[in-house]
Order: sequence, then structure tokens, then C-alpha cells
Amino acid sequence: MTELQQTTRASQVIDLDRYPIDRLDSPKGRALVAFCRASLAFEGACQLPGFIRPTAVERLAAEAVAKRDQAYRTDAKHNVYFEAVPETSAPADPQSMLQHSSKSAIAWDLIGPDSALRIAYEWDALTNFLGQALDMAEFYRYADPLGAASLMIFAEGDELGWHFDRSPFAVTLMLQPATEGGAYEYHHRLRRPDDENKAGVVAALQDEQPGRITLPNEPGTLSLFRGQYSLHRVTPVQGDTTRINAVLAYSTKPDDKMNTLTQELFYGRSA
Ligand SMILES: O=C(O)CCC(=O)C(=O)O
Ligand SMILES: [Fe+2]
Repeated sequence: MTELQQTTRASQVIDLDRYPIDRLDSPKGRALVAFCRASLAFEGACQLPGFIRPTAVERLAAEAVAKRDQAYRTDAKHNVYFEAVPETSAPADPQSMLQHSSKSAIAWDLIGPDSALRIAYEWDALTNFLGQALDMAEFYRYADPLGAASLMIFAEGDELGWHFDRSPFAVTLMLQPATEGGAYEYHHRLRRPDDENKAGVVAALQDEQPGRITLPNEPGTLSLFRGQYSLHRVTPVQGDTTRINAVLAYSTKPDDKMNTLTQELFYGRSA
């Protein structure tokens, strides 16, 4: 496929008039990258509403629903660090304060050849834009056959408990918000590289920490987060409408993959 054909195909998925990610050297393209960087510096998150066109959003939500029986469900307890829980520790130590996370994931190798998710993720212009927006010198698509880009389904009661990400950034596309719950909440820079701020973490877990931010959940929004130092969660979904989003994974290394154990953990198989 020629570059022009790729751009034409991508423009049916991504609103390139509003977000000219294929023309980053134009005045509007430069302003877009500057806006993302400023937004990430200001509050650790950047949201681009209307990034995915409404018809593509609808088709992607329908794809997730159609493939729901192939999704891998995880339901686990963990602490905010995703580290082993010590056998003995003070009760108010965040290491021993267990969080609950459950969701269903549709792996990358189940995403259709003409899926809007595949068209967007495999388009070099999107990768290049995200690398610039996140200000990464090295930025590559994930070569993992399962985890490169996935569709996530949160049914009633599903949630992501409070956690710090292990990777420095996350990229998601909201496809279908829940009618109630399923909100992304966070505390910007609750810890720092040189200060774990355990007191602040405990206060947040006990709903006593000021400065909690809730992000809008508009379908079609592209979100960039820096979740390594910002404690965050997705609140439990309430009601029959499932929360559906896509998670796009990247690496600072080319051809990077999960190990077999991690694939098994998130997708119930290896590939
Ligand atoms: O689903 C979301 O909006 C956030 C996902 C997240 O925090 C994660 O995957 O670590
Ligand atoms: Fe996260």
C-alpha cells in the first residue's frame, strides 16, 4: 500500500482535520505536539477528544462485543506497586493494602485485518506523533503478538485498583464509557523518583488525600498518561453498559515483546 493509500485509510479512522498528526511540521501540527507536552507537564495526562471518528468508535466497540467470548478475563488482588505483599508489615503500609483489578482483554492477534484499531496502530504517522507528544527519543510499536494493542472490556463490578504503572506512559482510546463508574481517577505526581510518599499513598487509598483528578470519559478520546509517579485507578463499573477501551503499547526498544510468563498472566496463553 502506498503512503497516500495508508493516509486515506487512516483518515477514515482518525480525524486528521482536527488532529493533523501526518503533518507535524505544519503550524497546527507543531501546536498539537506542544499542547500535548504542556498538558502532560501540567497534569500528567493529555486528552484529545474526537480523535477517533464516531463511525470507527462504533465499529470498534462492536468488534469488542463480538469477540467477547475470546477475551481473557483476569481477576486479581495486588498492591499499588504490583510487588509481592510482605508477610509482615505495618497495617498502614501501602505494600500490604490490597487492591482489586478485573477486566477482560482481547489480544492483538484477534483484532481483525480491517479493524480501525489495526489501521491506527500500524500507521507510522500515529507512532511518530505519539513519540513526539510523549517527548521520547526512542519510541517503537510493541512487537508483541498479544499485547501490542488490545481491546479491554470492563463489565459490572470490574475495575482497576489503585496502582502505579511500571511503564513511564500509557496510551488509550475510549470506545464506550460505562453509564456509571469506570472513571479514571488519579493523583498527579503522588510519588517522586526520590520519595515514595507512603503517607500520601495511604491517604489516597483511604480517600483522604486532596487533589484527586477525574478525567472525562468521552468516546473517541485519545488519552496519554504518565502513570509511573501518579497513583491512578479505574472505578468499579456499575450497570449493564460495559466500559470498552483500547490500550496501545509501545517500547523504547525496537522488536520488544513480553516474556512468556507475562503473556500468560495477561492473555492466558503465549504466542
Ligand atoms: O483503562 C484505563 O483507562 C487505564 C488503564 C491503566 O491504568 C493501565 O492499564 O495501567
Ligand atoms: Fe495504569
